[in-house]
Amino acid sequence: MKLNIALLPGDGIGPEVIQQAVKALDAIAEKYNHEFIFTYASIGAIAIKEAGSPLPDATLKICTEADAILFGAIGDPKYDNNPTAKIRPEEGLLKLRKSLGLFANIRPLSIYDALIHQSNLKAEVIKGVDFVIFRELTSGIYFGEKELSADGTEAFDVCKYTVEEIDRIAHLAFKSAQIRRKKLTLIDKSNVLETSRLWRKRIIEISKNYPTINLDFLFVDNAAMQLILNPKQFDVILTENMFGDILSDEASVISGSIGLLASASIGINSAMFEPIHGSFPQAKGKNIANPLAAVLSAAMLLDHFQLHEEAEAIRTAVEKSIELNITTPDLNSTNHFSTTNVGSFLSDFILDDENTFYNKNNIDLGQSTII
Ligand SMILES: NC(=O)C1=CN([C@@H]2O[C@H](COP(=O)(O)OP(=O)(O)OC[C@H]3O[C@@H](n4cnc5c(N)ncnc54)[C@H](O)[C@@H]3O)[C@@H](O)[C@H]2O)C=CC1
Ligand SMILES: CC(C)CC(=O)C(=O)O
Ligand SMILES: [Mg+2]
Repeated sequence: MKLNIALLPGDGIGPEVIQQAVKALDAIAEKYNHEFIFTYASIGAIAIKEAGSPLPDATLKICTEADAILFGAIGDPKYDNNPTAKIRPEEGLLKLRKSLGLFANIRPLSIYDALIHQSNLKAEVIKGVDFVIFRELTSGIYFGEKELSADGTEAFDVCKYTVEEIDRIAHLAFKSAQIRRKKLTLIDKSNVLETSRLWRKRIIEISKNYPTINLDFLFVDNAAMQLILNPKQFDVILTENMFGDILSDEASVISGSIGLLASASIGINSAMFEPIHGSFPQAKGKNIANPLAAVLSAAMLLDHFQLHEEAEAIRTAVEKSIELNITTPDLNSTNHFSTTNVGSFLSDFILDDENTFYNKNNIDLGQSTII
């Protein structure tokens, strides 16, 4: 298959993790005889610096014309520490999602057996956890009207949802539940928010089309607690934009690291694949960031084009790297491997050349090794 893939590495660790995802995709192309054509484009703080805009027109054009987009991360302390900045890297990502109509952000989470005892949570609480978060991505408070008063003493952000915006992601989430464990949990704050009451009303209505699905509801404050107390209760989680953003970072702790969580952002005509983490500026240039979220996002890209065997080859390589402790410091306190080491292991493994990696790097897996 020939695929035109727009690559948006972005800021901070974005370029480092995207480089590893590209290595994995190149290995897949070689092994399975596909042609993946990559076109780089800038977004975020780097794009502000180079082109004066966090989403230059040229980038949007490349994304519109591509079959799929692989995105790294955006954000820079220069802007994070300046609340009065007029132009911000994050606007690039938000505008891209909105322009391409990427309304559903799908964030799966499962547990690697080899990491169970490294989690901050008890093994019996997390063993077997397997759920997916459907986060609405192009509406809600991140996209509502916002303003700071002229005298700088008052500000507001409006949270607004339409029935159409709720319905389209709800159908995707119910369909996912149908092929999973048939449970869907709507997370909202309908005891307080009008938008949440609209969500609840619509979901109850839509659920009539999906009679085999066991539907339940949680208020977001309780959900934040339940994710840590009993994460096994979840199968498909459906929620609005900001709740999904916050809860998925919290949920990543269950897996062992946010550096493991991939996502797919799906629209009618476009699809973008992105790790859930940010630009982790403290790690920029240190070659320590976990590339697995970006690599697993590339696997979700392959799934999107029905290249399931290829996606599975990436996931198997990831599982093997974790099993062998060939992981970055966030997952492992003894064997510290670099971002590029992990990426090289994955591509070698995909090409059936596991031993090449050990020999090339003179690695004795029986010892603590710092590269
Ligand atoms: N999708 C995106 O591009 C996102 C961008 N951001 C932006 O990123 C910048 C930093 O934001 P933070 O709140 O610090 O969130 P962050 O996700 O960049 O980092 C939070 C913490 O998570 C861990 N972490 C993140 N990615 C990791 C990786 N690949 N490997 C190992 N550990 C990892 C680190 O401990 C880090 O301190 C900000 O400018 C923010 O606006 C934040 C979230 C998402
Ligand atoms: C710019 C932010 C909305 C990005 C973010 O935190 C996310 O999408 O998870
Ligand atoms: Mg986030």
